[in-house]
Amino acid sequence: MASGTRNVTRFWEWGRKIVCVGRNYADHAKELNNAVPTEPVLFLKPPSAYVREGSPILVPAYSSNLHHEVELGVVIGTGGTAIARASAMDHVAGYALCLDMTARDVQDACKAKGLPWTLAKAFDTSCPVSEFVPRERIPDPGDVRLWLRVNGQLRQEGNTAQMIFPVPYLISYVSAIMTLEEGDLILTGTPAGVSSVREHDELQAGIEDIVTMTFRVDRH
Ligand SMILES: CC(=O)CC(=O)C(=O)O
Ligand SMILES: [Mg+2]
Repeated sequence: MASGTRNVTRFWEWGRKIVCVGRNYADHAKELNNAVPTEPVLFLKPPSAYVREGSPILVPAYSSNLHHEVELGVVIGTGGTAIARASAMDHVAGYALCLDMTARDVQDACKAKGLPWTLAKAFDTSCPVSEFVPRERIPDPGDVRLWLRVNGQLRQEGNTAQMIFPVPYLISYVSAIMTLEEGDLILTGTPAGVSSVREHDELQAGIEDIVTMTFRVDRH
């Protein structure tokens, strides 16, 4: 797992890119009145978006509607360009539970103006991540349950079997556009149930009971 002096189990320290897939669950696309896509919708977060348990998720000062999106993250082990779907899983080192924190009011405004989603999706602490989960612990990333509670209340529950574009397809698709490198993370989209969080809320999420994490929300 180690590469030089770095260890991919601490991928968030590598400064690698975070590639996010949007609208990959039909029930989530519909809840936001978005069309169900015929090819993956992609956007990026910078490595400064990472936040780890013990530090708070910060509501951007310019947003009054911060949403949680629970997602399966795929950690790339072996990089590649134009990776074939058939060999895509050979490039996976493991997984992480991720939140794609989204300033929904800002995203709506960007959409209305035809602007990119950077302000809504790429701010500091917009990508809370769990511990690294070795690939052996998730033999089929196309069949795991994701869940998220806010202050103890279940808000999101979905199975990765509902993904429109499964993990091997995404690895192949993304790597044909931008080279994937060791330590990159792909966020694979969120199931339905996204909702607002506020200062002092507590978010708990899990990939089944394989990995769980807890974060508090704070304001800048
Ligand atoms: C509408 C979105 O924010 C798309 C997205 O991130 C998703 O997971 O779906
Ligand atoms: Mg998302």
